[in-house]
Amino acid sequence: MIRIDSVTKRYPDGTVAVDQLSLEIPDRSITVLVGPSGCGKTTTLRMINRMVEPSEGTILLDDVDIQQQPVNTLRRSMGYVIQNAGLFQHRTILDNIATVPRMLGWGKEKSRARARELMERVGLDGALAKRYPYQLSGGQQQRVGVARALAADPPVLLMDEPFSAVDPVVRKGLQDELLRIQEELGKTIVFVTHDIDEAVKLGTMVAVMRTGGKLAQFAPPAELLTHPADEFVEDFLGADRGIRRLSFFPSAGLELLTEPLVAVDATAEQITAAATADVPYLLVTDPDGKPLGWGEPQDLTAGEIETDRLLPYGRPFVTATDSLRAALDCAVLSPTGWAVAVDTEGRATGVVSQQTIGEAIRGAHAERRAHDGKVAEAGEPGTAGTAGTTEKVAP
Ligand SMILES: Nc1ncnc2c1ncn2[C@@H]1O[C@H](COP(=O)(O)OP(=O)(O)OP(=O)(O)O)[C@@H](O)[C@H]1O
Repeated sequence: MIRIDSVTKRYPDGTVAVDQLSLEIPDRSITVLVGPSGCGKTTTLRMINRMVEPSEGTILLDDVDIQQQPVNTLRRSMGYVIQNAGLFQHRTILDNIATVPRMLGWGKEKSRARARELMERVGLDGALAKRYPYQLSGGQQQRVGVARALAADPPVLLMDEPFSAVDPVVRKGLQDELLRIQEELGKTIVFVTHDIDEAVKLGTMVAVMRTGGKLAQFAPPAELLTHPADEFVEDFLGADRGIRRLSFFPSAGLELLTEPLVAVDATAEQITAAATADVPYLLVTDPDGKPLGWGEPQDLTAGEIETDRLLPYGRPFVTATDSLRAALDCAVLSPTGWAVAVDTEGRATGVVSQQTIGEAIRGAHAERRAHDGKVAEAGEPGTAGTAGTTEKVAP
């Protein structure tokens, strides 16, 4: 665990970048520092590896004051990833990743073998090993940056806006990859961003900082979205925090209707039977059970439904992994107003209306309030709103 205890950083020109900051950064999870430009995120991160020394206060790593450790030993235990990756332009990708093991005195072959292993781990094609950084895309370079930081297997990873310079699609890929790697490796990650969506997606804990280097709130993302500490945090979270909060409610409990599902070769009886369900459209599926599109019962030809006349079904949601937010999004985008649920193989498992999803949302909120009430009654300090729905589901 990293404990930041009443830390202040005053730069020589008098700027107070961080003001009396206290944070307990839990082990083996991702803690995100988020806030507007200039609020002291980078300064805080750099104080953890002593690139910047605090003016006041202490930082403890596993209960040991980091000032007690030689700087080099400390930095060896901390991988560091920055925006634009900061790669050595004159070294190949493989040698970039092998940098720290080489510095630690590992042999060339062992270091390169480790670098190859890391390339695979961060999703880089081994064929890129001999290229130079300028021959890679921005997203690929960021992956190299992450691989390089992980090369000596440090317990702590410090990441300063590592994905800010890439486009939103690549960025999403890098975020997903980081979550996957974290699941495998269980590092203690401190991640700086100014993007609240990134913070909510990646953080187990999120520290919202305000200008002047003060902590505004430190909480798991679901609690942040439910109980912002004040107006500043509320504004910073943005107008759609209600919708975003739905990312923390699983869609697994939604009541799905299976009657309106008909196979593409359905008989007249099957179509008639399906049409008795209280749904204006039927969902036609292929022989594997995968959705093809929506059709009104009277337009469907028994025996061989004409698939090119069907309405598109939009994007389905996966009940096993997706959230209520994803289900709602599917229903809103669907031309029929009904969302299509699928299993992990993409086979339709049922359909659900906007109304049913709305009821599930109300139910989830009520359950949450009841839970918060119970926690408050039990007098558990600081835990109100943290349990129950803090598990991440796909947004
Ligand atoms: N070396 C320095 N000397 C003087 N002031 C500094 C120095 N480095 C940073 N600052 C100031 O300290 C404050 C905090 O800077 P810091 O880089 O930590 O913020 P940040 O939240 O990471 O910002 P951004 O999101 O824009 O990167 C800013 O007002 C900045 O101008």
